[in-house]
Amino acid sequence: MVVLSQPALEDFSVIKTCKPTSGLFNDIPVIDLKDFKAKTRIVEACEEFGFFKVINHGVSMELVAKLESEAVQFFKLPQGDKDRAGPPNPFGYGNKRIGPNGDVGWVEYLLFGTNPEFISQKSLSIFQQSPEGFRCAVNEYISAVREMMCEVLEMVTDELKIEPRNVLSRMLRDEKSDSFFRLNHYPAIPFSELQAVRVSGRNVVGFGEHTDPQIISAVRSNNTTGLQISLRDGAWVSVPPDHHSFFINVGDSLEVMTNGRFKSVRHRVLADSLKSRVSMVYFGGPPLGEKITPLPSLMEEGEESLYKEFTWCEYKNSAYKTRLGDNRLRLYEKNGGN
Ligand SMILES: C=C1C[C@]23C[C@@]1(O)CC[C@H]2[C@@]12CC[C@H](O)[C@@](C)(C(=O)O1)[C@H]2[C@@H]3C(=O)O
Ligand SMILES: O=C(O)CCC(=O)C(=O)O
Ligand SMILES: [Fe+2]
Repeated sequence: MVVLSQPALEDFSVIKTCKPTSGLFNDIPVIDLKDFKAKTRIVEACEEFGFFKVINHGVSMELVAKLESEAVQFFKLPQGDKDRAGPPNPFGYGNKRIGPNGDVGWVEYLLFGTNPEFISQKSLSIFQQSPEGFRCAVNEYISAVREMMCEVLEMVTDELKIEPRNVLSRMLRDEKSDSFFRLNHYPAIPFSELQAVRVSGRNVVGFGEHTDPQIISAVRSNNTTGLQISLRDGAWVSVPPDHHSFFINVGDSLEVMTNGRFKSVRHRVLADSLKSRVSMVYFGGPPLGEKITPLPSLMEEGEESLYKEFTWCEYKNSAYKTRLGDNRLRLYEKNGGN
């Protein structure tokens, strides 16, 4: 188990809080990737929750532990050293500020691009403190998780009888895939601060509610609670932690590519704990020029796209003008915004 020291709380007051929510939700679909029913169950989970957990995923736990320990070493560095690996625009170290539009959370993080060009050049400053071990662990982890995600996407296309079966996975495998990787550290909250927040009946927000703009994301964390998803009726529920598994989120792009059959899942992280949380998130995205449009072989006769046409580059540019919690897809819905 990973325990990091507590941070200086110089600007704790800027961090958001939210109302308390119910206990652990035990109905999250658990998909055994080696089970013959996996394809059907993944599609059901994407339709019902936009979220599921995968077990028997084939990603080496040794690899995961190695990356977690490298990440912990990085986040333990003096603040000045970490700041030298920032700011995170687009890739690098960030602290409390999330994105370019004023969002904040009780989190520090590293953001990486996943294609070889980004890993070898733009992210170099991140690895200056521990060049080889960290870089290898990040590269190996990304490759293994990308493969697992491609397998999941091919199960989706098989089950939906979409041809060719790599129509989604090829976007993640493409050399120009605009996929991201993120290491998040939610420091433990000092007891006195936690007491003060709890007395006021609130929770500390680590990463505010949002949907991921990409196709699909995979979250793995140390054994800590904090991750919550919003159910279709809007209720927030807590995801029981499981450090051996991956939690998969449907992103906005997959919602569009399935013409709304799958819905991207709103999720958030509460940092309301005396224990620190370390998470690693792979965001599988398409190449910048890719058109994000419903897959033709999925459309019924006469079915019309619910969305206006756009490329990933256009969507990403508009997403980065929004606040974290905004509904970014609304602008592109034919019956939605302008
Ligand atoms: C507030 C923001 C942070 C974000 C870019 C944005 O303007 C809106 C989308 C946010 C998000 C959520 C999922 C991922 O963590 C992320 C890297 C992404 O692709 O979209 C973040 C962006 C970020 O942290 O820069
Ligand atoms: O840290 C987590 O568990 C999830 C973070 C997240 O949703 C994100 O980085 O987009
Ligand atoms: Fe997310």
